[in-house]
Amino acid sequence: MPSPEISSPVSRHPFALLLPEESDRMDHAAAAILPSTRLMENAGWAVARVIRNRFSPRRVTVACGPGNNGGDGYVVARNLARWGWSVRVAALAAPKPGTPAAEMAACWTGLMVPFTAEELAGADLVVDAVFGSGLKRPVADDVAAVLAAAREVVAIDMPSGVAGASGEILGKARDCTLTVTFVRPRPGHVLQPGSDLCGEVICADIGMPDAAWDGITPVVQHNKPGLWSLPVSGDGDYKYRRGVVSLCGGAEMPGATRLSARGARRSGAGLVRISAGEGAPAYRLGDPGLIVDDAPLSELLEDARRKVWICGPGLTEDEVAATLPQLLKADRIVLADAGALAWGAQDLSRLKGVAAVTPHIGEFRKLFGPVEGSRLDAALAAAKRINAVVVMKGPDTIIAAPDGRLAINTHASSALATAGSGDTLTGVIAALLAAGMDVWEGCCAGVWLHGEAGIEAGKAHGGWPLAEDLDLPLGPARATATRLAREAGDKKATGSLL
Ligand SMILES: NC(=O)C1=CN([C@@H]2O[C@H](COP(=O)(O)OP(=O)(O)OC[C@H]3O[C@@H](n4cnc5c(N)ncnc54)[C@H](O)[C@@H]3O)[C@@H](O)[C@H]2O)[C@@H](O)CC1
Ligand SMILES: [K+]
Repeated sequence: MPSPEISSPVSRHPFALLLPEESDRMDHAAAAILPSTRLMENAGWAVARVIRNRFSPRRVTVACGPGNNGGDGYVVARNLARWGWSVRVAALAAPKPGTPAAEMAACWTGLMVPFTAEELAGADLVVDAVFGSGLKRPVADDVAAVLAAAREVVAIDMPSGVAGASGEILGKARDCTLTVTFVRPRPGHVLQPGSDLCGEVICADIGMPDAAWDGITPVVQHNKPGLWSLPVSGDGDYKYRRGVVSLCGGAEMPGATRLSARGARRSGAGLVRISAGEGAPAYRLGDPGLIVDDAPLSELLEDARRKVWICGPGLTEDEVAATLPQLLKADRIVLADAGALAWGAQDLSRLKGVAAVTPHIGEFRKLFGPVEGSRLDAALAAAKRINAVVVMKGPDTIIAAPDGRLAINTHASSALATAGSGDTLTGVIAALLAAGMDVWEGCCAGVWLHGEAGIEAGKAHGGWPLAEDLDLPLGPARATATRLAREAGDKKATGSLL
């Protein structure tokens, strides 16, 4: 067999996380352009090459399933054997005659061993080519037990048992040292719990023809600078152009509101004002650059420049009830969080008209009910239900828009798992919306900036920053995002993969 030629196609949809059905459609489109085994040869060769680069020669058993994932496995086995490695194949089932996988199986002339726990346990390294994106139902216990016996595993495309579309575990799946996927990663590589089992994820270029992208508009994106661009600041800036963020401040819990205000101020808002009513004296003791209003909200809403409002952090449900309806009636861009979510959970129609909600998973369940199955699907259904962007916060944050756009953010740190961190995020997003960003893009950008600030604050504070420490790194985070977005644009223009 000749070594495959890996071309470098013009990079389309560089941030896409391909759903299995999108990847299937691309495969079908490619089959009309290339010989049917070409991509399988390229995929198997790419995996073998990664293994050769990462491991010294050792005893390898390739566990092959009946589909194309198994077909890739036979190619891996052939290439490793060609390079002098000791390789065996353990087939769960033979591929269907006449398929490309059957053709690849026929090219394997090396040792076949039974698909048993003993055989896999006897290898130094197991290549999991049992199920990939074609996983349709839970992996049977006996199959999972065989894979569980392996000492170390490299997965082709997905660890068997991890759903590519959602990261859910179907049946059982085991942890891998690395996972080599193709063309673009899948949501399952970045969404927990599946992402925890993938190990390092390497996405190989297998020479997918550019034309195979025609008609594919990937639904899910990996949240990175370049997916969105931050508003550009310049010499002609003044505070109202940079944007005004207003917050409803409660009388009992000023801390949360102040953290949101800081997040907004450090993220470029030109002016940040708190509508504090009777609570005004407490806020006036805080940051001098924060404007504190004690006039009635109805009066403050006469100022049309105050378009973007945060309602919820630091508010009791009664305080939300006294403010949120007024903001919505005045047609403001409202970010609802914390207390506003608790109030909205009693009657979802109370949130009708908000631009975005930012619940963590517990708040999400209270608002929209239990999450069964894919969290991506749940977030999207919720966004459509309330016609607002939903930011489902967590270690892997999902940002869903009612028009169907979905992004997954993994740029975060466990340093963000501290009280008050979410209040800062709301402020960051509000500043970006006040500067004129689209709501979904502003939420994506805000989540990334907040993640970057958390990573940097973690480094600066020995891994244990406070929510109060997140605001200072927000300025540098913005500069980093701007640089990375520019670099992403350059790479796209030159056609290289990101
Ligand atoms: N564009 C790409 O990404 C490419 C993908 N290729 C490979 O093609 C794979 C997808 O191939 P297929 O669609 O054939 O899917 P798979 O090979 O993942 O599995 C499909 C087979 O497994 C069976 N099956 C599914 N779940 C099962 C379960 N729980 N228990 C028992 N049997 C089960 C199905 O009935 C079917 O026979 C990818 O994962 C990748 O490895 C490459 O060959 C070429 C390019
Ligand atoms: K696999």
